[in-house]
Amino acid sequence: VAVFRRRAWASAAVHDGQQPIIEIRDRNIARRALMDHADAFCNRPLNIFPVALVSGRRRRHSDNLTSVPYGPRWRALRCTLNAAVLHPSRLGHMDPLRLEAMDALVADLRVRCGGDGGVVREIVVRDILNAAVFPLVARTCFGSGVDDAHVRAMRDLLRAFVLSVDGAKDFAGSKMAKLLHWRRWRRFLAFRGKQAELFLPLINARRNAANRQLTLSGGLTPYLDLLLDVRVPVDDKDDDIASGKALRPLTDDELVSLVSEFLGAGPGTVVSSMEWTLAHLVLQPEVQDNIRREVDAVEGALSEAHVRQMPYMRAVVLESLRLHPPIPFALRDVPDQAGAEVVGCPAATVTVVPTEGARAHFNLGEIGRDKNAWTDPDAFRPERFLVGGEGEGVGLVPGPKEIKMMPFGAGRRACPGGGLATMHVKSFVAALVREFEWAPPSGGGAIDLTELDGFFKVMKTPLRAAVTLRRQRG
Ligand code: HEM
Repeated sequence: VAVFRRRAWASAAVHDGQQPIIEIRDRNIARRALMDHADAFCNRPLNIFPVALVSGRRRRHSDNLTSVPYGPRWRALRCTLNAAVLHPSRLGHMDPLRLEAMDALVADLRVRCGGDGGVVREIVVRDILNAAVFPLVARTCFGSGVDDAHVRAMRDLLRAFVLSVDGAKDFAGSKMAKLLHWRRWRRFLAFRGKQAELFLPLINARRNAANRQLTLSGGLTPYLDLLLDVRVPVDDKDDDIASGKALRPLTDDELVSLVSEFLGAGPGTVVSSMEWTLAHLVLQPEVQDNIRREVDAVEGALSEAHVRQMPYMRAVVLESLRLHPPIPFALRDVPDQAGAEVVGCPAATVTVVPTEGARAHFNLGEIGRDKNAWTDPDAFRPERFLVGGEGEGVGLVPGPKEIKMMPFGAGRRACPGGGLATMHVKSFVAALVREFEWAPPSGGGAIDLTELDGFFKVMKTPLRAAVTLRRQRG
């Protein structure tokens, strides 16, 4: 990647051999593009990596929500996802599934601690979180009947896929690079086939099941069932929907893409966010104590309704997302020179927008650490999100007036999963802090907050912690 242009006021353009990339680190430019010019910035680049790959080669019939162009098909898919689990009114319906997963995680850690006051001297936190969160998301997608062996196979496949995406970044952009690294490229493309091999039999089993209308505990319909029932416009033009004609079911390719997206987007981001949050709790025991005060006030199960009433916990998770957004960039297609100027590259400096357009990369980490928006922006201070703090009123997705952080992106293509994701993070952290004390590993070793920018922004050195089982209260 050759540096094309770099400007002090936070915008830079680089070139990957195919398209200029304009990187935006300025929150005001981000607001101008994603809010004021929302119509121009509502698509992701067509040829980007990994979208083109995730959605397969015959793109028109293998899009997922991330890659589909803005329009009626996008709307139909987004409504389907919302109807499945994401709508705020449905978050409470997830309680039985989520509580089951949290109880299993707590029970496992209790055994490892070996009784009240017992300690596990060192545990790799990411491993235990992955093992707890992935099955929860898989069941939300396929229904509670999906067996453990399939869940493990999905987890292994998606983990390998994410690793290979990270490894493939270097050659993703240009055709020449793909030729040079053709072996890795071919191995990478093979994932598509493996996903189809694993998911299609499960999809078909669900399609043919006599009792498909059976909901998950809590009354939720599995995401896959809704995908099997949805009808999308054939030509993706607005009048198709209006006239109520020319609708079709999703193709097998689309189903595989959408299911892979759900299993890929959910657990990886949620686990990354939980790990960052716990790292800060290990480093700042006083923050842990503050959460514990809120959590200990709850009698019985940590339901969504209880967790929603915890302002300090909310502040902790927002602060963690501000500092460490698990997805490093929001990507947009910049169709022409006018678009480039909106994101801060005047014609005098960027005479480069070719017919195939340019790409905008909104740097979510830098946008959340703007010193003009936050005092001491690199410090972990949840209090800033409490009443009276500088972050009071900041939500998961920014409104039209101002962007102070955007870990879930912004504008029309902002993440629809923020409510569900933060509910998972808050609930799991609440359960883990209620039952255990979290400290640096007893064998020594510092907590390293270095970030690794890959598919997800994870801790470069996975968090290791010592875990002590709290004594039973009352
Ligand atoms: C902490 C957890 C998560 C984070 C930080 C996160 C972040 C993001 C970001 C930054 C984007 C791009 C937004 C943009 O381009 O403006 C995105 C898009 C998306 N996310 Fe998430 N996400 C999370 C969890 C989830 C979950 C749990 C789901 C699904 C259940 C999900 C589904 C999606 C989808 C489908 C899109 C594409 C939306 C569209 O193009 O219309 N995400 N997410």
